[in-house]
Order: sequence, then C-alpha cells, then structure tokens
Amino acid sequence: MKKQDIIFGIHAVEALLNNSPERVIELWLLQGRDDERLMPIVNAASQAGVKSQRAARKVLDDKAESTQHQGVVARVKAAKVLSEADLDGLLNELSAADKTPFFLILDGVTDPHNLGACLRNADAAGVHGVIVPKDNSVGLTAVVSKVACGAAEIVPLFQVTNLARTMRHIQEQGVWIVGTAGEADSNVYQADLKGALAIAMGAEGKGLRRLTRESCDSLISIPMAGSVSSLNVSVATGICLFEAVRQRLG
Ligand SMILES: C[S@@+](CC[C@H](N)C(=O)[O-])C[C@H]1O[C@@H](n2cnc3c(N)ncnc32)[C@H](O)[C@@H]1O
Repeated sequence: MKKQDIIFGIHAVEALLNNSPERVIELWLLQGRDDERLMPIVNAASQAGVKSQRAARKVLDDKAESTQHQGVVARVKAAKVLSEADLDGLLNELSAADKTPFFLILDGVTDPHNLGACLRNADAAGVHGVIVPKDNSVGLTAVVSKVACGAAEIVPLFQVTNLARTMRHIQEQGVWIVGTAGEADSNVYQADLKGALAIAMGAEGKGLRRLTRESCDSLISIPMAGSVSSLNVSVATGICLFEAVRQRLG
C-alpha cells in the first residue's frame, strides 16, 4: 500500500489544507510568486499550522511530475482507503441524520481526468460517496486530485473488492441502483431519481460490465440526438447526477 502521495494545484491543495491538514508532510510554493492566487494557500497553511517552503519552478515540476501545479505542490500521507465497512458506517450516519442516501458508482473508470471530473461533479451534486471496484480502476492519483479541484479531498471514495456484492448490500439497505447505458429503453428524464439512490456509470471503453448491469434495479439512457453513439463518462455522470438533483430539490 502506498504511504505517501503528491497533490498539486491551488484548489486541490487548499481543500487538503482546509479538510485534512494533518496529512501534509511538506508544502512547496513557487519562489517569487506572491500573487493573489497563492494567498488562499498561504492563509490556509498558516491557519492549519503547516510550514511551507519556497522552491524554483523546476523543483516543483519535478516533484509534481507535471507542469500543471499552479505554483503549489504538497507531499502528503496517502489518504485512508475506504472499504465496505466504512460504507456501512456512512449508511448508518445518513440514516441517523434522516438523510436520503445519494451515491455514484463508477464501474472501472481508468482515466484520471475522468475520475477527477466525476468526483468534481459528485461533490457539486451533493453525492454522499463514490463507490469504485478496487481493481481495474484508477486510484486517487495526483492528476485525479488536480482535475477534481478539491473534491477528491472531500467526497468519500469507497474502493471495494467485489462491486456486485456491495451493490447487493446497499440494495438491502434500501438504495435503488440505476445503471446507465446508451441502449436502455427508458431515459434519465423519465426515471424517478428522488429516493435513496445510486447511479452506476460504466467504463470509458466497455461501459457497465455484465454483472454490474445485471445487478442494477433499472437502466436508463441519456437521449442522443446526433451521430455519436455515447458521451464521455464524466459528462454523462454530470447529466445524470444533476437530473437527480433537480428532482430531489423539487
Ligand atoms: C463512453 S461510455 C461507454 C460506451 C460503451 N461503448 C457502451 O456501450 O456503454 C462510458 C459510460 O458513460 C455513460 N454514458 C455515455 N453515454 C451515455 C448515454 N447516451 N446514455 C447513458 N449513459 C451513457 C455510461 O455509463 C457508459 O458506460
């Protein structure tokens, strides 16, 4: 298991400092860059009692293994991997607080940009947790954190060994699982997405695996008017989550 990670980018590092400052081992800021954009980081670090050091751009590029760090790189203790047991804990908390569960399942998303964008969508939509299979999925990498713009440090990500079993388990707790597939007969705007819900999205190339699809309570499509056969998974995730939000607010 990985013990340390790199997180970079202004929003990702700011969320980290605000939510889990105890994870920060070292924090580097670009030398000579005292502009407004770094002030939230400087303030969050000083509030959290985290020391930072200044470094040249080349040093930050090397630490981040990317030039997309926006002048901020942190070396952090790896985030705790959340499991099925943690998911049970969250379901109990939601029930005690009389909240209606709202989950996102990603069945084998492998592109870090897609996972980052899905986490950002999930946070914006108020999703309580994202469930992914441990194998054949990208984990919480530095690129995922950067693209998620802070959401990767906030939205709980449950990495489960057996996705079909976890789906059965949350169904037993009253969660209705809606899978998404372009060829489904009923569409996202016809579905009832108001109750305890998990929306399941498929992988970039293959879509939902057979067992995942068979484990869903219903399947929905997003109507496609043009000539392409499918949407990018993060775009499709945003559409489905926010249709659910629209219904749940109404
Ligand atoms: C790029 S698509 C996968 C395409 C794959 N060839 C398939 O047949 O499912 C990735 C995921 O985005 C979601 N998605 C994309 N377009 C969709 C649509 N029109 N309706 C429902 N879901 C869609 C589904 O979850 C799908 O598994």
